[in-house]
Amino acid sequence: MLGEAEEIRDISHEVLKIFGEYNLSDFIWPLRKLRVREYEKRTEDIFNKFDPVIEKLINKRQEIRRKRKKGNADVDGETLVSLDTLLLEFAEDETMEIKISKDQIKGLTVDFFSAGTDSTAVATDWALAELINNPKVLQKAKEEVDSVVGKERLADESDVQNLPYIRAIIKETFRLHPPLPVVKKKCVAECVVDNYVIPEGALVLFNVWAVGRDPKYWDTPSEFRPERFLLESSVGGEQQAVDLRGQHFQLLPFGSGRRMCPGVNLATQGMATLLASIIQCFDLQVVDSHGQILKDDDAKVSMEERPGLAVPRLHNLMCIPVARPNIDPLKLLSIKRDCTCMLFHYSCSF
Ligand code: HEM
Repeated sequence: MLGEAEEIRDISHEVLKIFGEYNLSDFIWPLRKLRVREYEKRTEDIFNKFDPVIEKLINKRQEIRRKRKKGNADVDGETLVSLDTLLLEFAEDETMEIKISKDQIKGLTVDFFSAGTDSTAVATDWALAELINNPKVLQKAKEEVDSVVGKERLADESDVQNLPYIRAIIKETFRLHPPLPVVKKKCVAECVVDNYVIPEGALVLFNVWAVGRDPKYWDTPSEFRPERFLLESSVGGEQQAVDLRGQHFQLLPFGSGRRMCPGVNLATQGMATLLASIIQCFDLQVVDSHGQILKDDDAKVSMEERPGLAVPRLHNLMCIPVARPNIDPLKLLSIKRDCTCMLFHYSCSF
């Protein structure tokens, strides 16, 4: 979003770590004061690191905008299509009904980084791991991408609407591996659910992970079977109309209601484009910890989880991306610059 990936990524990790931590003092009340002091100190440290970085970025964008308005050609190569630039435009727009301050821009930027980066990366990682462990699904995905996109250009966002199987893979990944496995809501008025009285103000935790694997709602729930989401499928299709927008309570990886995730479109569209590009360009060879290529039944990756705000796989995905026959990823990347960073970044992290 802003082009200063490394620095932001490190700080985002710290934000996510502190968010995702289990604190005994949340459950043992007398310990609360102790924790609050320690927690506040760490929060402040993160703020002191994050704030100057965001401040610098916003100032840089403001400067480019100022120069551009004056017709300065030096900044013609600089990109202005970014989230913070749009927000700056809103902030400077006299006609806007609601005024946005610089602090609010900073807050929104941090929100987007912390809420939008790790979750999407973790979900993509789970999707690739499932594809590696389910070669038949991967083969079908390759066939779909090849027939829709071909080999002369790189898959892009406009292809996603024509890639139903890739979209089904994404839903199936979210069903089994929701990056945020527990969604929480505060009860605003006393109500009764299944004969349980939920008092006003109670914090209600909804286990999205468990519901996604509940045999009451899903056939063969532990199987990775994207076909269950396909309209035309003859081997399933029972969940074909289920989408990710918070209206189907058996699949809520983005939450539901007024505070559901506003990034659902960005995340699913981005993930589908990234997955399609990787599938189009590379065969993934799984390697062990010594770098030895694993073959046939051994070429599987572990699906163990580790804790975090967005729940990642326990082990890093160790793969060698090998260009597929008749595909020249570098040529495709040079044709489609937009996807270059995304694909290249991901490939580098193998
Ligand atoms: C795979 C990717 C993602 C997943 C699984 C995910 C999941 C979630 C969930 C479960 C919530 C809580 C919803 C609720 O309480 O009902 C949430 C909130 C939020 N998400 Fe996402 N998210 C993802 C990507 C993104 C992206 C890309 C952005 C923005 C760039 C984003 C921004 C936010 C924000 C700002 C909130 C807080 C909304 C509020 O409290 O009103 N998320 N997300």
